[in-house]
Amino acid sequence: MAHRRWELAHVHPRHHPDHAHRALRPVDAALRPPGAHGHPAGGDPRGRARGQAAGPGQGHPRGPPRQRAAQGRHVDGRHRRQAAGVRPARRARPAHRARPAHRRRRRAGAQPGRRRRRPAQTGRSGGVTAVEVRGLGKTYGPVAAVTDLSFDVPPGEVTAFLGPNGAGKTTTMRMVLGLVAPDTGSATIGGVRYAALRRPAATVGAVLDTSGFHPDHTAGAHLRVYARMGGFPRHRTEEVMDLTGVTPFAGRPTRGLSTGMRQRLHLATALLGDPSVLLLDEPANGLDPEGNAWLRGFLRELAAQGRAVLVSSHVLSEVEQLADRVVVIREGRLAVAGPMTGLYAAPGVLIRTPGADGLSALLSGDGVTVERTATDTLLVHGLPADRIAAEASSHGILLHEITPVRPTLEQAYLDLTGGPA
Ligand SMILES: Nc1ncnc2c1ncn2[C@@H]1O[C@H](COP(=O)(O)OP(=O)(O)OP(=O)(O)O)[C@@H](O)[C@H]1O
Repeated sequence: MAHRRWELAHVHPRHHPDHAHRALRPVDAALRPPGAHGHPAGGDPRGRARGQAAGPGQGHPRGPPRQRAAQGRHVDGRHRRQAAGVRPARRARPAHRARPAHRRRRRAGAQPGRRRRRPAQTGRSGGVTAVEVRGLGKTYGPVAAVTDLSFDVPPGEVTAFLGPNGAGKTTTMRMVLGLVAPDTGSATIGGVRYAALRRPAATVGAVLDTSGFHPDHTAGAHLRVYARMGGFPRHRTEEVMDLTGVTPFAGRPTRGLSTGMRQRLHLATALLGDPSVLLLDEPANGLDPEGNAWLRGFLRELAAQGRAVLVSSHVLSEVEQLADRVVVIREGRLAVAGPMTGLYAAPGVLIRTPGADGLSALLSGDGVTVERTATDTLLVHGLPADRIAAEASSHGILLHEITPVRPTLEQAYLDLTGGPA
């Protein structure tokens, strides 16, 4: 059995059985270049910490992969040759190992310049669904974290991912990113599993936590390292810093950054590869009201550019202003998924009148429902306020109040989940 070296990797305490902050993972996995085996941070998916962003990853890199490999840390000659950019020469096939006839035929019939078609990988072209979750399930011992979960995150829209604490939102996102292996079902991005994406860092950007920075790196250095690891041009670092408001604190070590600054830096890191899909776990955490307003506008703009944006949040008032669609889960199961407007009960009209009996009899029927909420108060569905006012006036019924009412997202959410977000 090959001898493996191990190093400490950061793991979110909640996700580690003994609540330690660090766990072992093999060094050879940690040294893989970004994008290798579909994982931008270059790590084994099961070894990646919760919170390490996909896209250009959020580990603790110790230099560009080629340089690290060239330092001779990989033991066999093949790795050293690859590190130096040298491809091994092809040896002639010995006669006794001649290529089988069917493979010779396939080669001879191959048309030069034609490649096998790969499925679409992003949602930005042709309006294909960006993220599809189908029958996803994950159990941790006795805990069913996610059960038979299916939903879509379409391109060009912001989809809010809601659910009470422990409902399974982060586990779902981690399964989409290939960080956790599902027990059942699948999650695909443009029809392809994350691990099979050709350019994962340029396809999906994710922020799952606000930890995971090297404490001695400045914000700018952090981004430059990840840009280099992802193979992105250096100017991209400046661009994402400007886009996300990191520029003013680019020179500060990450250990001194506030939660809001960390959020911005994570977002900047996730955007390095200009991804078509963004998965953001509570990105508004720690942002001040001004930062929140900025984030809403920014995410809406990213969606308007054709990206698929999935955002989990507990702040329903913000979600209400941000999202086009909503996915609500409860105890790992889907409660509802669809356009935001579909979540609300139909708007109604609240009426206060001393003639409640007469008005109720007058309006009821023909698709109009009238609910008596107090002696002098009615809630009417199915008729606009001006029509109600006209009917009351023509029958001499006095109105003390007439107010259109729209149920809040919070009420709809509480009805669905039986508790606060
Ligand atoms: N690595 C793990 N080992 C054991 N249990 C886990 C692990 N990860 C998640 N769980 C459990 O799975 C369930 C779902 O957790 P998850 O973090 O996905 O919920 P969440 O909706 O993101 O919650 P929150 O809103 O509090 O962040 C919880 O009961 C949690 O304790």
